[in-house]
Amino acid sequence: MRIIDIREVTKPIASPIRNAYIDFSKMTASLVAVVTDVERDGRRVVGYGFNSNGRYGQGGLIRERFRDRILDADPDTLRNDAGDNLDPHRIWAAMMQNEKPGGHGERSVAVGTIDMAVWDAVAKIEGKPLFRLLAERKGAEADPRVFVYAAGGYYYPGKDNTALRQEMRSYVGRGYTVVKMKIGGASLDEDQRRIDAVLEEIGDEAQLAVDANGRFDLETAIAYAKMLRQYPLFWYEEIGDPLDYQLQAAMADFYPGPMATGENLFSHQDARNLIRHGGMRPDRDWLQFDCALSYGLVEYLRTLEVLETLGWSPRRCIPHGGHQMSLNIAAGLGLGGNESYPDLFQPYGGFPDGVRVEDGHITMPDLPGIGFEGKSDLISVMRDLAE
Ligand SMILES: O=C([O-])CC(=O)C(=O)O
Ligand SMILES: [Mg+2]
Repeated sequence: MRIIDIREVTKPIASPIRNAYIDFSKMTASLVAVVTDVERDGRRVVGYGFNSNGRYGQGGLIRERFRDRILDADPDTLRNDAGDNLDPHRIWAAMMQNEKPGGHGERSVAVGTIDMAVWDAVAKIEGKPLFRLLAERKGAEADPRVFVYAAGGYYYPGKDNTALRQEMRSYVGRGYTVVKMKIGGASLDEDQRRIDAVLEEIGDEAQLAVDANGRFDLETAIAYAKMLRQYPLFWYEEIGDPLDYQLQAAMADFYPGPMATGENLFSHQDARNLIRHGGMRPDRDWLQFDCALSYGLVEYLRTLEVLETLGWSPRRCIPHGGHQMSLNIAAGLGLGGNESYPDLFQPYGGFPDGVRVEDGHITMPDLPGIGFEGKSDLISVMRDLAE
């Protein structure tokens, strides 16, 4: 049993949307296939992965460093002790040989993308859904019912508050109970009008979260906090620069409601610094580390360990990224839920065909691996790469 090839293709996921920091007109993602020599049900086992939106495709790094470190390793060193499956932790170690500590963002997306494909292959080789495999390895019970919220509410040319309301209405109509919109890409007054419009639209059918995408300096962050705290928001997200823990910590004096951050932290060390220095409150705040951007699930398991040591429950984690990998982690390891972009970044995001959102939750189908085979538009792009 061995990995015989790793393939990567960089795909556009461009759209005309804009958050407070970037537009997505040139956004790309890497799609990766980890090809094994194993067969299951008459078919070669290929694991697939991709990086989530926000960081760009990683083809250069994957081809120049990480692919060859796996393919050049002695296959014996990449298997588990029983020799009957690949070992994601050993493969991760092979990828990371000769890498210095720190500077995680330089490579964490490339590694995370390959790691996703490795876990997909491992669960397929065991013939199980990844979430069941994760729960089993932890000695816990999987919970296939996962909370999901609808992320959108972007700025884009010609979009007025009527269009924003319609967008949010359509998420509520599709079963979501929490919707998210962008702030910080307009003046405070205009953002407040946008928020008022959305709250009027959704009433008590859903709650609203707002996301500043790291845009605010301390003064602006506080001005927004004073405006936002009069509303019953689900959370106030990524207020200042992701590495400005002092700003984050200062916000607790101005914003008593839940805050969320972490999508732009890329290692367990960065997560630990956020908890040590960012003043995050384990009784109400949310952590959004996204394994696809932060060295994959092997590293996310370390992050969860750090959180536990520091008194944080995995329930406080609702990852960024809207992909099925985090749905599996949520269902298998008891996270608080997962992001979802109902109308964006297709075919990569979303759920297997036929999965519906009901009362803000989905139920994971029992598909081997991450479950990409259950999403027809996605698996056809994946198979073009490797099968
Ligand atoms: O707009 C983005 O970069 C995505 C984002 O922050 C989110 O989904 O929370
Ligand atoms: Mg965000």
